[in-house]
Amino acid sequence: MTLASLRRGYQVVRTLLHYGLDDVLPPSLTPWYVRAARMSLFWVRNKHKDKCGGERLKLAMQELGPVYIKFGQMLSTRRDLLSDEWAEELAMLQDRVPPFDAALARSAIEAELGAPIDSLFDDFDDTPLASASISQVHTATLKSNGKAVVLKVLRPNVEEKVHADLELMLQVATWVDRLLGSGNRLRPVEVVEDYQNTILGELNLKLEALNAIKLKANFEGSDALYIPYVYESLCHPRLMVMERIEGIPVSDIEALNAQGTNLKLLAERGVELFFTQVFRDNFFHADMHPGNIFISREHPENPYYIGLDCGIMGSLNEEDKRYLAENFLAFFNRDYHRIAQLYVESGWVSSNTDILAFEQAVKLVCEPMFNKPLNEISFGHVLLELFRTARRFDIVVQPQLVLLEKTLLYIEGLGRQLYPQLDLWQTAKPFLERWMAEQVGPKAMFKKVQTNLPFWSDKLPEFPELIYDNLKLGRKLLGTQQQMLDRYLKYQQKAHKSNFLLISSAVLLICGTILFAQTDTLWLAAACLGAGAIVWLAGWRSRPKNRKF
Ligand SMILES: Nc1ncnc2c1ncn2[C@@H]1O[C@H](COP(=O)(O)OP(=O)(O)OP(=O)(O)O)[C@@H](O)[C@H]1O
Repeated sequence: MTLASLRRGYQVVRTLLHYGLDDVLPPSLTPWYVRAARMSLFWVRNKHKDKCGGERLKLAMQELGPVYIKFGQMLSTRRDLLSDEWAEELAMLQDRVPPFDAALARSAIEAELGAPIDSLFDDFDDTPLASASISQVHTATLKSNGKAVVLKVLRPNVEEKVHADLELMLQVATWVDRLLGSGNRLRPVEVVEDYQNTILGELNLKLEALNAIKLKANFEGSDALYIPYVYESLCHPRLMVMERIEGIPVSDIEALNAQGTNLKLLAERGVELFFTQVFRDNFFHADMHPGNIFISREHPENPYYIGLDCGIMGSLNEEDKRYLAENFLAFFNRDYHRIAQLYVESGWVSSNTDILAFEQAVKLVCEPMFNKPLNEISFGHVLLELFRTARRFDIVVQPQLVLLEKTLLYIEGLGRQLYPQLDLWQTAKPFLERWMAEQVGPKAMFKKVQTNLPFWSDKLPEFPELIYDNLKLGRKLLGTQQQMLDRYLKYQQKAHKSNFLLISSAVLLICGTILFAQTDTLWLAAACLGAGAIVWLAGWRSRPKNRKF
């Protein structure tokens, strides 16, 4: 551990103590030596006794900066680990921070472009349009085409700060992992590593630009989502230049109502967008908080979304996707047994789980949902409640699904805000059923054959040779197997013989010892002991030596 991480570690602990977060630790984690170290190294008192634990953690993370803010946001989706109160507080973490000096922004932009701003842009505005913990956004006009653009530039030295914090987090996670032992299923190192991949992606604006280009291509011609045009040649790791969009922030319901936006259609399109990105494209925007989503001002009766900030994108493997879709469908059909089965099949809970007990627990979570009015049912919470239930049954934490949960919660919150009567089930179910049919039906089989056709036509001429080689190999293998079997049988015979001799020698030696105690049978005792020794020697020498077959 470097001196810088030690110093940062000290600062982090000080901030946590300042918010009295040591009070919430169970006494088993604060033995006398920890309390003594706290008293002698950190002279801080909890100055926020009036606030609840979740709020104190939120404030501490806000003070600690971008890495902790985003980590807190991610943790807020882990209701399988945190209580509702803590998760809700963490979900409120905001990373709006005071802007940094425009002169610094200008020099950072020019360093990336390798040219003065004025040579490429007109009307560069020194007052930022927005300023977040990782970057700052300025407006300008592109000289070459006269179009309005925004320049998103990273904060000075943000990479060093993020890397130092991540190093420390990983170190702590490794300690926690060791402390919890090999059997723990929380996998803190994996959680931090997963988070690390996410936040490091945000630090590279070139990557964000490429993500935006890919997402835009996936939704070309769509009437549901618009992604601003990215000027790829002007994008660099610390700078991104893109079309400036004019839209209404999705959280501004008043403005949306004022222009007569069709909110029902908009909410339904939100759900459709989520499922299309996850299931059709396997490339989903995983940072869909309201600050990143705007609504078109054009044709409000047929509104579309405008998506910004493609720094965090998610994808699931084929198995997870299939499992997830089946899980949702089983839930729609109230097939709790299937849900329980799916958890075991996908390896989320151990195969030793009592399926019937788990099914009952799942039923307890899901059934009350169906008795509620639709606008009170939360899709995301059902999933989270299922995770929490599964935790009692030894759940394995699935980092790849954390992003998805977070996205689902955002989408749902959004849909509910736009159109509270939104019938999530009716909107999502046909989509999922269609997707499942495409995955398992004859159409899916035909598609798979079609996809693999070039591969097979390429390999076909090699078939006769391959068959001949395999037959030869098979014959050789058969011979080898026969030899192995023979060797194994010989080994067993030897082992039996040796065991028989050793046991017999033991019997003879015991008898000899007993006879030795009676003076009139001394010659018999000597004979038994002698025979025992000879038989033992024979047994020992005849034992099989080579265990390799
Ligand atoms: N193309 C654009 N057109 C107009 N405004 C934009 C554009 N891109 C970004 N903004 C404005 O800048 C704000 C911050 O942008 P963005 O979300 O990309 O930054 P960020 O640093 O990644 O923030 P966060 O991580 O908190 O989402 C947006 O909420 C929006 O108001």
